[in-house]
Amino acid sequence: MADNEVLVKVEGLSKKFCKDLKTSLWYGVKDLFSNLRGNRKERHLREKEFWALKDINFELRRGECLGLIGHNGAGKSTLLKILNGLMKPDAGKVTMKGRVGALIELGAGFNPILTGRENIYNNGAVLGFTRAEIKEKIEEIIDFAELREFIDMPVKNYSSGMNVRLGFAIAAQMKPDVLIIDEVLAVGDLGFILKCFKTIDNILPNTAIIFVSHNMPMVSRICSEILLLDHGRSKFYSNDVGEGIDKYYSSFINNNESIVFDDGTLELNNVRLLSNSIETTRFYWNDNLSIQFSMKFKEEVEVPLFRILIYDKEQRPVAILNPNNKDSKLEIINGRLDFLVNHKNLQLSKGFYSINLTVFKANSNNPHLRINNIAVFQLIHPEDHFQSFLLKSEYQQINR
Ligand SMILES: Nc1ncnc2c1ncn2[C@@H]1O[C@H](COP(=O)(O)OP(=O)(O)OP(=O)(O)O)[C@@H](O)[C@H]1O
Repeated sequence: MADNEVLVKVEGLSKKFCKDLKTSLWYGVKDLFSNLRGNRKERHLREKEFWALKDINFELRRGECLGLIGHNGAGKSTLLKILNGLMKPDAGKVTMKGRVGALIELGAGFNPILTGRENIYNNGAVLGFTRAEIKEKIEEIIDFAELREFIDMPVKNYSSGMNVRLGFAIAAQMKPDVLIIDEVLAVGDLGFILKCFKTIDNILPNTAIIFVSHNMPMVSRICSEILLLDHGRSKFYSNDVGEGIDKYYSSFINNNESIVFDDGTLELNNVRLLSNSIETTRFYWNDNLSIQFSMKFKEEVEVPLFRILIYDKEQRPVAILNPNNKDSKLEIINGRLDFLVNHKNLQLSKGFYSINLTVFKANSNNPHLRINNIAVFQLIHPEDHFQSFLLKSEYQQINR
């Protein structure tokens, strides 16, 4: 078979659901009769119906891995169910070639009262393997899943991680042509996830993989293509995985500041982000960042201490700016304090960031005010890095 052969082709795929069970049942009966009369399935929406998927198109070749991402309810699982033949679309076509292995939802496809070993035979048969072929691979599968001790125990007594280990071991060791992986890997422990990455790297050259996840570092690690779903529609489809991930993150950007603690001493009136004195929320790598604060004090106090933290899009704290001290020479004048915090050569890596502020009482660990999300900014750089910083460096030859 040719290396770049298309194994999955999805054309104009649409699926509608009804928001209300009673109406859904009524439409079901009506559809049954109109189908019997030979009428085509209705392509428009009736009252209370919505498109869970609308006009989805993509192709996947051997050796490619498509990351399917989107918000909760975007339509990812519905698409996987259609690809896996568990659900019929209302319009469009799916063409798949070769053996299809799927790891969808916890323990999907396992019979809970059968043992792990018996389930391996069952699943292998579903994938189209003979008993003899499965027998040849079963030891490898058990070893890969690291479940030898428990392989003759009914699957219903397995933990969720054990279920996934077994499912992944079967799907991977049977070397399917198309492998569909849902969010399930998330329940495996770190050791197992690392093993899965290695296996995916090994089988990918001969497989087309569809990988659904909310874990963007994992998507960026594994995928070569990306499809971003938004309310059932394809919002971005490309082999520029980084761009797709950026679009996904930007749909969650929360510009609303939230006050976590306030003792009423001061009021934050304004926060502006500046790059070389120009107000912006888009910074290029290595730009200078300034944050301008304006605040009003309702009580007479000493200049407080400011702690400014930068968080990444997954809400991990990635950096802290130096707090102010006596040398900062800040002064409250007529109950107002206006100042700039300057940071030269911002070397965070590409992505979206937010800023949290805590104002502490002078010479104390007690806060006056704590506000999350006082500002949000984007850092622009042509390259994607999942490390927090891209530090400027130079290489220099040493001649001996
Ligand atoms: N059988 C069903 N009947 C009616 N609505 C359904 C059905 N299955 C899914 N839906 C709806 O279709 C939409 C898409 O659901 P889907 O499970 O595909 O989302 P998802 O992208 O997988 O979300 P998540 O990230 O939460 O797993 C949701 O609004 C969901 O409520």
